[in-house]
Amino acid sequence: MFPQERSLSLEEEASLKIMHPTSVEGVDDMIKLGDMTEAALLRNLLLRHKQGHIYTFIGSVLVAVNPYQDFPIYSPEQVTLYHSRKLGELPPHIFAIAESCYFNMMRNLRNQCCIISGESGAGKTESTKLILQYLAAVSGKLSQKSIENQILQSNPILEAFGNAKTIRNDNSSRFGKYLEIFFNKDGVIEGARVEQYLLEKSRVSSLWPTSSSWSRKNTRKRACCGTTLSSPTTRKS
Ligand SMILES: Nc1ncnc2c1ncn2[C@@H]1O[C@H](COP(=O)(O)OP(=O)(O)OP(=O)(O)O)[C@@H](O)[C@H]1O
Repeated sequence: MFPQERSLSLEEEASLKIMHPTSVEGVDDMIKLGDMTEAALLRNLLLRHKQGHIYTFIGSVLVAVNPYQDFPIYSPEQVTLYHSRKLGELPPHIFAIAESCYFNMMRNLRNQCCIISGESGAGKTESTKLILQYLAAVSGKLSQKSIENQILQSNPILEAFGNAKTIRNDNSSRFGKYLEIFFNKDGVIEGARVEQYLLEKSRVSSLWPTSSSWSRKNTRKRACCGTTLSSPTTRKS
């Protein structure tokens, strides 16, 4: 017997249940799981992560596990693959969510909202950029202008002003962002608006021991860009 092993009492043994086959093999949509427990959900994500699958559906919700390494799954070919495909037709992917928003907007001519949540370092900012990348690529095929590129290129500038290194994330957003993208009836991006809120103001005046202020990177970027953009401001609630 290994040191960490121990035998179960008869009572404990009686409380054990046989794992459902879906939990053993893993599923790409957790609605299909036979055991709907927290342990089963986490095991499924772990199993898929070990197989190199970072995305898993729960119906129309996508769970992303941050791989902390570059996966070759965001190429223009992947954009083409997911374009005009229904949610669930192809393996779980952030592009499937972006396509679903785009498709529903075009079909119903109604605004769509995509909520990205998670703890610090979970990959929210990267996921936002990937959705933008997808929408820009799809819209760019129909567009004569280069607004899509301008929107994508505004990201590093905003990050320079509002991101900083923390113990959890080397490029942590220290302010919230509400991003609106405006399309015309042909599905072409016409503009975008970023609303920022809750800037971590304490970081402007003091340097935290285990993290960085954004000023140095900021100054360099400001000098390069020659812009008159100002730091995000906080709002009084
Ligand atoms: N899909 C991904 N593929 C590869 N690496 C990723 C992916 N998503 C996130 N990462 C890595 O994780 C890091 C942290 O991600 P990100 O900044 O998006 O987290 P966050 O949830 O926005 O954090 P915070 O709330 O602190 O701003 C990124 O800098 C990147 O290195």
